[in-house]
Amino acid sequence: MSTIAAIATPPGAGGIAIVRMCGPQAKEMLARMFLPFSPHFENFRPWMLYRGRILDSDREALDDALAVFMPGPHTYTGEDMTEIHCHGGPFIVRTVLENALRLGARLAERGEFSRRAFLNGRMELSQAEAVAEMIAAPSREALRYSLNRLEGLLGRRTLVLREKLDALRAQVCLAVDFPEEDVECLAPQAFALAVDDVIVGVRRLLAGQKRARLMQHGALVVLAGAVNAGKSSLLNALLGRTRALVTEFPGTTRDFLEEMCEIDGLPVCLTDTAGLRATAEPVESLGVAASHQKLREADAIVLVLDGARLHEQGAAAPTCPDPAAVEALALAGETPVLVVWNKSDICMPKVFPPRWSAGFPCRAVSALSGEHLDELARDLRTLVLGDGAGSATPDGIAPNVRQAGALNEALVELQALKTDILAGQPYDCCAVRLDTAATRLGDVTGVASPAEVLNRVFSQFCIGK
Ligand SMILES: Nc1nc2c(c(=O)[nH]1)N(C=O)[C@@H](CNc1ccc(C(=O)N[C@@H](CCC(=O)O)C(=O)O)cc1)CN2
Ligand SMILES: Nc1nc2c(ncn2[C@@H]2O[C@H](COP(=O)(O)OP(=O)(O)OP(=O)(O)O)[C@@H](O)[C@H]2O)c(=O)[nH]1
Ligand SMILES: [Mg+2]
Repeated sequence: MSTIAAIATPPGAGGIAIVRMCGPQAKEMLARMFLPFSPHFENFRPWMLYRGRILDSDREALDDALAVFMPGPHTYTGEDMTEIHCHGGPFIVRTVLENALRLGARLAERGEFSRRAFLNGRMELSQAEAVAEMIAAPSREALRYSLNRLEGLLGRRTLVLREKLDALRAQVCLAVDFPEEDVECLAPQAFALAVDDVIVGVRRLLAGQKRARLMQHGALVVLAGAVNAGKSSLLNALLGRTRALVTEFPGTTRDFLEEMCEIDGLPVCLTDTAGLRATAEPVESLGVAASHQKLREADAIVLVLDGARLHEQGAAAPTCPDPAAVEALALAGETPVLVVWNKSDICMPKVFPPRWSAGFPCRAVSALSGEHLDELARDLRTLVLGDGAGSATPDGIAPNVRQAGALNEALVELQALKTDILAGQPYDCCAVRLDTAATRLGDVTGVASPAEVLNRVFSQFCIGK
């Protein structure tokens, strides 16, 4: 087993940086480049932080630093680990790492520390993934889901479901081997009920998936509508700073523009788009095509209406008088839409919400004066999260995209299994589906995941993690 080394802290200058080593030579390597200050120092006591000099290859002092030795198997990776906490200058850190490499360490690959932790049985796959998710978490709620995964809550829940399938499998084996005692072993009705119980369990785990995804990766919210409606003004107002150009000339925004922000506690990728109108101008056409694409990708659409232009006929008309709005609604499909009547500071419609907007939530705001923007933010949160907008998943347990994929595959298999049982299919056929479902559940924790799955998971990590 090789000894690996990496810088665990981000690149660039910082107060302190950490170089970590892991493997059988980790302690030896540290000892060769660390000169303790204390005259009483004999050897590294586990988990004790020592101060000393870091020496470079010709034993010249390089830094005044702290170092620690953590003996396996009770460490993050399960192997011997050491760390040097040095001053966070890029030159110092790089030289410390180079010294470790010169002493025989190999530069760690992305996620290799966590991969070792997984391979050494210190954590299962959903826990290892949680490490990277903790680091990426953009909101308090996302962090809660990740920490619960890191602590193995999701893994344990799926394990319980897998064990139920294993128990069923044992009973099916009995039924196959001793067919004359079939009824006593496992009546089809009881079998189907037991499968149903697991189906319910899998569904419960999947319930929080959408919300967890939105909290972890942010919702794509697209501002769309006619030219000059005030989309860019609204983007600036919601961001609280001037990010997009605003002019009185229609067609100011040509390309879409994305900014991450938090709207009422929800991480959002807010997207300003080129105004929708028929145009022969080639550059503007490309911009409008990009707006169409964004409308198709959106998690939620804010349809911005130009109050100043629409107020004459706009609100009382039976059908939408704004062709850009009609176009946006056609592209929206199933995506939730919030209709925003902008420029309420100068033009409030007599009828509000407009007659034709039935079915869509509506809000009149002014991007210019800021009136009703707080309400707009709350509307948006509700729009994106749907019914459960107020509360997180009750137990804080939710799968990530990969885990949800595996759970969904298990679900499909279990539903087919239930149909087969009730249709009187022989038990040896059922056993195959049971196995497949159990394997898919096992993918959540990676019990038997092939190397390519592990490669995909760990390649998304940072170096040094
Ligand atoms: N400096 C530093 N900070 C860090 C880490 C690290 O490796 N180094 N971590 C990691 O990347 C995280 C902490 N994660 C850890 C996970 C498991 C164990 C561990 O297995 N500890 C042993 C022994 C504990 C003891 O003796 O008190 C155990 O729990 O069995 C330690 C840290 C976050 N902060
Ligand atoms: N009175 C008033 N004027 C506004 C408001 N919002 C935007 N405007 C004005 O409307 C004009 C167009 O605003 P923009 O934000 O550039 O509109 P847009 O929808 O991004 O336009 P395009 O990029 O051309 O599609 C500018 O002159 C803004 O100052 C508002 O709430 N009240
Ligand atoms: Mg604009």
